[in-house]
Amino acid sequence: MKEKNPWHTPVTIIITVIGVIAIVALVTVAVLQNRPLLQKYKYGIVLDAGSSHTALYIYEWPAEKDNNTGRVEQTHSCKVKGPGISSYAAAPWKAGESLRDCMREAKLQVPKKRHHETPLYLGATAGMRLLNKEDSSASDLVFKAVEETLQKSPFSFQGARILSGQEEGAFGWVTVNYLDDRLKQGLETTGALDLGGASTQISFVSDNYDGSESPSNAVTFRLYGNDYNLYTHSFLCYGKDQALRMTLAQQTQGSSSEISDPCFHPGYTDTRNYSVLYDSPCVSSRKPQGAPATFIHRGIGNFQQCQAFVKSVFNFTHCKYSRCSFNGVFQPLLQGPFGAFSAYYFVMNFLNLTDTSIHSLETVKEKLTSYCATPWDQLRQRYPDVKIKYLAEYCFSGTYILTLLTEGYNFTSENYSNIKFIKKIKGSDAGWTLGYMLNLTNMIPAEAPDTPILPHASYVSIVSIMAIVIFFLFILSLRPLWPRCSKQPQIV
Ligand SMILES: Nc1ccn([C@@H]2O[C@H](COP(=O)(O)OP(=O)(O)O)[C@@H](O)[C@H]2O)c(=O)n1
Ligand SMILES: [Ca+2]
Repeated sequence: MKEKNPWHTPVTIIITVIGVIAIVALVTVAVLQNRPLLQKYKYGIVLDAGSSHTALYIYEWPAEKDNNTGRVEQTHSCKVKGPGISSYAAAPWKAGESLRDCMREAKLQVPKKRHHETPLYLGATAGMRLLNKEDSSASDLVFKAVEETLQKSPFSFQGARILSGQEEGAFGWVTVNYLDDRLKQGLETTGALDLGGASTQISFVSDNYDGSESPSNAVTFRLYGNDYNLYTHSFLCYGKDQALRMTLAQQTQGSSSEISDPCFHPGYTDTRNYSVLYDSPCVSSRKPQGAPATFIHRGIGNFQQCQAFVKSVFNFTHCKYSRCSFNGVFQPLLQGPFGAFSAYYFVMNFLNLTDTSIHSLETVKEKLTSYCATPWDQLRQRYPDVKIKYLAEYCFSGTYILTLLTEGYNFTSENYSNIKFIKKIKGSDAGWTLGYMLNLTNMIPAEAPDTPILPHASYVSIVSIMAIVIFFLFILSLRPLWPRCSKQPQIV
């Protein structure tokens, strides 16, 4: 007679099958219940109405996880054709009109069923700050025109306004640190350097700054359970386009009909209009009396002389604080790494100087010396596709950036390599827009979100192992019911 296998009794077979099915079902449920639902996204749109141009950015994030950091990404951007909205002061309706193409693009980019719940913001920066200063009713009319266009869109328009310099600086800092995942992890933060056409911002956290000295430069944040005392300052008129005006104003004080400008290339000449040059609050008070209508702007390409003119637009004479950058503005000791974006990037990228680990401050000076001295016709041939206005100004812009960083903000040969010239971080543009939207949509919580004690994978493993152990203990507990197997020798 064959020995009977105790596992082959109907009771144990049924129990085993039920047990196996139960374990498989348990593990499947554990794995599936945490799988993200069919990804649904939410969207937000921000228009950056800068002094030189307007850009539209579309952001996207998973609908279920609004509060998780590092999840909001830029999915699309659109550059508005034409100049910045502040240039439409004489024909405000054109400012509204100019946004139409990008708004049409946005309608195609955001799924239709999300249109009505997608917030839409417009933030204007230094160009509108200057227009508002110069002619506030013209600035109001420009806003009215853009608001009319944006209200007609299917999105949830949340308003158009001028950002303060502080907001512009602080939100640029939030963007950089959010995209780098530094806020949620409580890591050392990166400072933000933003160079626009009409203003420039510097923002960083310094151990030596708690906001008590010069409180107007302080912005405090509580983000993910960490407190930050941010130092920030925006210098109106120190964007690169207004700084160029100020440097040219410096050279045209004699109201001459011709200037030889070391910041432009040898062989470059252009006729400029005095009234156009001085048509900005950054220089208007200095317009020389009895100047002719135009002057000839001739380049002589000399970096050192150019830097001397650039330096003269900074004022270093008075400082009522423990330390200052320039124009009597307080600035604590520089600290940590910095990300420099917008025009910092465009200019340094053109000059092939973005990698500060290879290009020291000394190399930058050498490069600018030879670049500024390059004859204009040679450059035109070398860069036939670069817009003439941009090409003509890179010598000035490079010299201005170097001077602003070293003389203005006190970067030295030692800490210059702490600066990284960046355009994008993980696919999203560096700039104030993302930080602005995160703030207005309350997407960065003040306190750290509760995280599960165990990661999901460990949770599934432990539940599975426990289930198997319990199942076998159960089978063992049924031992008394097992049929006895005969140990006696079989007698035939
Ligand atoms: N491809 C580009 C785009 C912009 N830019 C410059 O970047 C600056 C952008 O300033 P902006 O329009 O944001 O002006 P703000 O309102 O920020 O002062 C302007 O000086 C542009 O000329 C550039 O150099 N290259
Ligand atoms: Ca800007």
